Amino acid sequence: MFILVNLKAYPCDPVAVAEAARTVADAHGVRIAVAPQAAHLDRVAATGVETWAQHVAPVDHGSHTGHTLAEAAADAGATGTLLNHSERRLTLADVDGALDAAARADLATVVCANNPEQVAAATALGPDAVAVEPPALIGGDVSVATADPDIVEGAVAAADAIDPDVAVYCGAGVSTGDDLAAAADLGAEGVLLASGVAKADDPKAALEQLVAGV
Ligand SMILES: O=C[C@H](O)COP(=O)(O)O
Repeated sequence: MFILVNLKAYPCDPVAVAEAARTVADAHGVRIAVAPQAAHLDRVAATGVETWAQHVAPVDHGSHTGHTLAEAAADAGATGTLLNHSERRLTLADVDGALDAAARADLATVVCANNPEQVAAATALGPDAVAVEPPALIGGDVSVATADPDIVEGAVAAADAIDPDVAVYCGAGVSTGDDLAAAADLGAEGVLLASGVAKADDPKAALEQLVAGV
């Protein structure tokens, strides 16, 4: 299972979380990545943890003030990027353009989606992975795998019908090893989570608890 920790804009110490993630990943042989704010990418990458951008723009070099250029994220140490997160929605055309930008910069990609229908559309665009996240469950205490297992199974089936090579992750409310194990049982190959680690008093302990479910 791949664990992708999105720090969103939470007031946590991105380097401390990154160091905890790298330590837990190394100790348990689990793939854990951290997606900080764009301005923190280089500091997070310097810890040695797998580092992801939260978003890249569907643009190339040029007159694009305020956009996150895929090449700049890669230069700062990112090796992957989220796209179309529920809190950073894009048009379908912009998801497509951002996937092109990520490919240009050699960034792995996870396209987020609300439901199996959107998962199918996202899969058709050819990302490395899709992540199903019901917006109503994001930031809550109940994991998507418990609250809505059908949506995870539906997402896995929808992606598989379009392109079996595209991995399916799930997210929203994931915070424990049991949540991780339940997601795996439903066919997910990874989880996308934020508050369970970024808002934890002890992010390392929260990550240790999570990997117990791998
Ligand atoms: O990017 C992460 C997801 O939006 C899930 O967030 P959450 O773990 O706080 O529910």
